[in-house]
Amino acid sequence: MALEVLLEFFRQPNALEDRLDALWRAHPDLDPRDRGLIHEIVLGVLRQWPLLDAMLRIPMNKTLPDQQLTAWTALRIGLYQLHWMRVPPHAAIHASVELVKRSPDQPLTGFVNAVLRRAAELTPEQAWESVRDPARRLSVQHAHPLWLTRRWLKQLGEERTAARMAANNAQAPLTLRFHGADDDARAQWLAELAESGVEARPLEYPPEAVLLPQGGRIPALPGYAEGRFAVQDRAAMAAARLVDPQPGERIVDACAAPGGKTAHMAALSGGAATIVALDNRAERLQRVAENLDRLQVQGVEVRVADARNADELGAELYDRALIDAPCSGTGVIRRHPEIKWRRTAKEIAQAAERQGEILRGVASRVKPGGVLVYAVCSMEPEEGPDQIAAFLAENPQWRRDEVEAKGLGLDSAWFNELGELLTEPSEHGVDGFYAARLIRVTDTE
Ligand SMILES: C[S@@+](CC[C@H](N)C(=O)[O-])C[C@H]1O[C@@H](n2cnc3c(N)ncnc32)[C@H](O)[C@@H]1O
Repeated sequence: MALEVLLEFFRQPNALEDRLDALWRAHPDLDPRDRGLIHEIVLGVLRQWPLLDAMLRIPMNKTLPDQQLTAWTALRIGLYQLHWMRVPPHAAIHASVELVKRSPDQPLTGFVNAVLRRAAELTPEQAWESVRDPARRLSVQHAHPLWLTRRWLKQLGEERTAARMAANNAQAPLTLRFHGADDDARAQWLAELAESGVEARPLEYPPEAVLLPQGGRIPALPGYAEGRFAVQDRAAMAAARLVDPQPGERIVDACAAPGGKTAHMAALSGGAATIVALDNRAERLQRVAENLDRLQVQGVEVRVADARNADELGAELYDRALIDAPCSGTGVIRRHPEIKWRRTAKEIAQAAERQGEILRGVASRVKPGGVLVYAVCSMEPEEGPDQIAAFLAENPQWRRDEVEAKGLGLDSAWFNELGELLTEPSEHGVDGFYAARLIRVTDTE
């Protein structure tokens, strides 16, 4: 199954999560351990892809054409298992050889066997240590595309680029957001987790965050069906906390699907704010409805709207707005390694343009004195700090709001001197995220 998913990806890079979800649905009886194994192989191969290829080329005595995709993919799976999963060599090599034997690349069975045997003796360093050019070396060592490596090198220098890339290739922590405002209910849920043998560590920032050090199958955890928690990274939790929804207010979540932050805002307001959740893709709004349903969030108005178009946002002005804008996603590569292979430099510019349009559209529907939070799970300046700087330069009726991080339940280390949230997986251990909290000045200011 891992081979099939990877073959599809190498033929036509796709959104992996949707593909894996479809696989789990098609095989509901799959043993959770097998599922974990498939997941790890697929994500791991995509994390290390060109490094795997560079290592595999060392012992090859003839070139293996790209078209022999099954042989290549079986080799990548084998080498990943050998070096990153510590699968015993005979088992890893045997599994890959069997895959090739039963495929159109069957004549290459002996070749795959011989290459893997020799690659088992190599270290990853041998694939990149003699590469002189820093961008090329880092790009092989940490398996990132050359254009992205060059972009980050220019912005960050060698050390920080290497740290970012290494963090992108590390396993991301699994954090849950307790869905509720009641400390007693949270303590009771933590006790239930402990009773069922699940180690769960409550975190300080934000207080609803809980770390599951061992990972685990989410729907099997106590409280899942009752909607007592959702899976969410802590940096993503910061967005709703920055909005700081208050009871009685009207709040728009302009890019809402699949509804993670809508539900969080509902919880933070104690269910007493009126939330309007919009997305321009009807099929994704179905996911919002499902998530809100499981988390037992009621009273949210969910509808299709293009947030670039102020008319579609409704006639009334809102007290607060959240824009969790569509973006390149470079801040979540550690969770979605395929992002680094799917994006192009051009897409970053296109995303920034669309974000600017959404920002202008939504800003026009916020009351004087109202708050707007703009967030992206990207670490690209054009999508974050530059976007907001340009918006503020053009819109004097808006300014950055002062953020008192601790008062909002957030870690002050996540914020820069302008009060913007700018997280880096390598430094903060959370996803790469940008968020700014803006306020629309009142007419008398
Ligand atoms: C980063 S995701 C939002 C994630 C969501 N806030 C959550 O926490 O679960 C961005 C969303 O923006 C939506 N989107 C893209 N362009 C849009 C537009 N012009 N108007 C409204 N929504 C848009 C996408 O369909 C996508 O669902």
